[in-house]
Amino acid sequence: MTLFKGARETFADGLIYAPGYLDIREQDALLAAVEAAIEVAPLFQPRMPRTGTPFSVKMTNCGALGWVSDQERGYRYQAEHPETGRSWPAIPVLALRAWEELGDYPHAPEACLINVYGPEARMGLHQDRGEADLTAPVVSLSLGASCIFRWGPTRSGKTQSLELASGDALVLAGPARLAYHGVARILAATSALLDGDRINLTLRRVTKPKR
Ligand SMILES: O=C(O)CCC(=O)C(=O)O
Ligand SMILES: [Fe+2]
Repeated sequence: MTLFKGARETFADGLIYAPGYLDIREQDALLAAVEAAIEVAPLFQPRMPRTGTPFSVKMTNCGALGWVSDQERGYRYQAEHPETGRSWPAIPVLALRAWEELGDYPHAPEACLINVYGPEARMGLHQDRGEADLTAPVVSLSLGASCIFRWGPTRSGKTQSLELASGDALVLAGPARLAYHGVARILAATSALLDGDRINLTLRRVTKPKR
């Protein structure tokens, strides 16, 4: 495994933050790869289980499996796009590199969820726990507008905040793997890339590898 040698900060609860992980050229290249993926796998609007309330974030995926949610069947991973029925496109190489350099995990990721936030979009505090192998990290990359990212050990308790900017990486692993986290708001006029929108990619291992 190659290790990223740039700056990184580990918070007390195990959350690893690598600011500026992607330089400007890499951000442009990753954005181009995301745009190509959206051509094949169009953005969809997921809905909350039971209530059917739409998320304010639009989504798509890359990889063997993709995260989807609708009113009837709720949160799940599946191999097909929920609207086109087609398989998901391949995970961008720069995202795979981030998994290898930052993830400290010996198996490949299976899903790369792509979240697209408009200026008013946000994501409530939640845990990522739909994956069978919770020893695997979640590796996140951000592009475009900055956001206020929040996390804490419980849903209702105290949270800490971090401003995530374009090119930043974040890893939820070890004691932070099941941290509650979310996006409190998007910060206007923080990036020329994407004109006020924000894109976040999260790489995930979904199934338990055969050992
Ligand atoms: O947009 C982010 O930074 C976080 C996204 C997230 O938590 C998720 O997709 O589960
Ligand atoms: Fe999450």
